[in-house]
This record gives sequence, structure tokens and C-alpha cells, in this order.
Amino acid sequence: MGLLDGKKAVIFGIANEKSIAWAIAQAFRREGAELAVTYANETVAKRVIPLAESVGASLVLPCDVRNDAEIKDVFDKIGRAWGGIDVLVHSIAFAGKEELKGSFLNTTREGFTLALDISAYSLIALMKEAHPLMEGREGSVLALTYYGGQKVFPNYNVMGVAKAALEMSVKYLAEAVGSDGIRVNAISAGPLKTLASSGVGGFNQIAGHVAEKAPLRRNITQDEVAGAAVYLASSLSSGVSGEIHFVDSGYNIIG
Ligand SMILES: CCCCCCc1ccc(Oc2ccc(Oc3cccc(O)n3)cc2)c(O)c1
Repeated sequence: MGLLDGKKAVIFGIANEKSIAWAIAQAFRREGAELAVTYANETVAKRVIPLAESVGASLVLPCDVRNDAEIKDVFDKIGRAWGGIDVLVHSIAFAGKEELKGSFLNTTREGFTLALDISAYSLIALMKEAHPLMEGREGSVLALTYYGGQKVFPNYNVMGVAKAALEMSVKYLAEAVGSDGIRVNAISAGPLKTLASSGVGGFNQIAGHVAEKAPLRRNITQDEVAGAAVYLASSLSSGVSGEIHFVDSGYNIIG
């Protein structure tokens, strides 16, 4: 008896075996969910397709979230195959590498626009197409965020602004779709070594600081984020919406 038995879940953002989204896919499968997986581009395809097959994904589709036609195509295909969606996981972000180090003052208009488009607006773009497939199914939408969207972490720069926008979008979306029985939440994960984190200046220093100062005196794992994702995807969290749920060894409570 799995917590997600019979649930149809689409997961955006697996890039490789270190991805948070990959740990979520495995945990969802263990709990009985049926999976659809999307990948950003042909570069990551060669890693994602074998992973998706190994976890028995029913659908594996390309999706560049900057492209509204591709997003529409993904949900058309899922709608035809499944008739509906119960869970949507958004684990997507990007900023130019030159924006993720040095002074925030160096942020460019195009760097800002790109980061906000991919890392924040994309949740709204996905929800617009997913909404008709999710209404009335007590659906759950999950996004991934970081504390740098609430407090300043040098180098995180424009990604912090994007995460602030993402977190408020989670709340406005929760209000917009709540009457259709759809919940929208985010998991704010502590620093994790992923393909993405290699692009953020000062990552190792922050991860070391967390291990020293966080209540649990250690960094978290992808699997711990996945456990919270199962809870937020399942009916155990049926009363929770518009929430930013920290999985960070408690670091965010430290002054
Ligand atoms: C200074 C803060 C250190 C802790 C950062 C924790 C973290 C690690 C990874 C995170 O996810 C991303 C995703 C994409 C991203 O943009 C990238 C990643 C690699 C290359 C590149 O050009 N952009 C940056 C961070 C994230 O949002 C937060």
C-alpha cells in the first residue's frame, strides 16, 4: 500500500542521477505513482532517458520551458495518454553562470530576464496547461526553492530574486487554483551537490557553514527532500497549500 498508489505524476527537471527530481521520481515510484518525465534538451536527454526507463516512466518527453508550444505539446500528449494529472513537480532553474558569482550589481537585463523566465515564470506556464488536467482530482503541485530567495547569500544573486518570485508565485497560484482542489507548495532544500550547484559561487563554503551551524549539524540528502515531496504530493498534506516547507537540517531558524 503506497502513499501515492494510482497517482499520475509528471516530473520536470531531472538532469542526472544527482538531481533532486531524480530522487523524487524514485520515491514516487516506490510509493506507487505512475510517472511522466520531461527533460530540457538533447544534451541531458542521453542521461535522463535511461534513468526514466529504469524507473518505469510511462512517458518521457522533451520540454524547454521557455517554449510555450513545447509546454502545450507535453500536456496534450499527457492528456491523451492519461486523461489527467494528480501531481506536478517543478524542479527547474537556470541563470547565466556569470550572474552567479561576484557583485549582484553586475546583473544584466538579459541575465535577469532569463533567470526569472526559466526559474519562476515557468511554474505559471506549466500550471496554465496543467490546470485543466488537474482540476477536481485533489491535485498537488510542488516546486523547489532555496533560502537565498528569502535571505541574501553572496553569489546566489539573481537566482535569489528568481526564487523570491517563485515562492510568491507558489502562493498566488495556491490562491488561484485552490477552489479547484489543487494545492501548490514548495520545498526549500538545503545546499545539495548537484549539476546545478556546481554553477553557484561559494557553494562549498555555504554547505560547510550549514554542517557546522544547522541544528542537525549536517547537510541534507536528495532522499530527504524526496521524502518531504512524497508527503506534500500525498493526501497526508491535504490541508497544506501555499506553503514553503524547509528541508534544510533546520538551518533557516538560526540567526
Ligand atoms: C551561495 C548559495 C550557495 C547554496 C546554493 C544552493 C543551491 C544549489 C543549486 C540550486 O539550483 C540552481 C539551479 C540552476 C542554477 O543555474 C545554473 C547552474 C549551473 C550553471 C549555470 O550556468 N546556471 C543555479 C542553481 C539552487 O537554487 C540553490
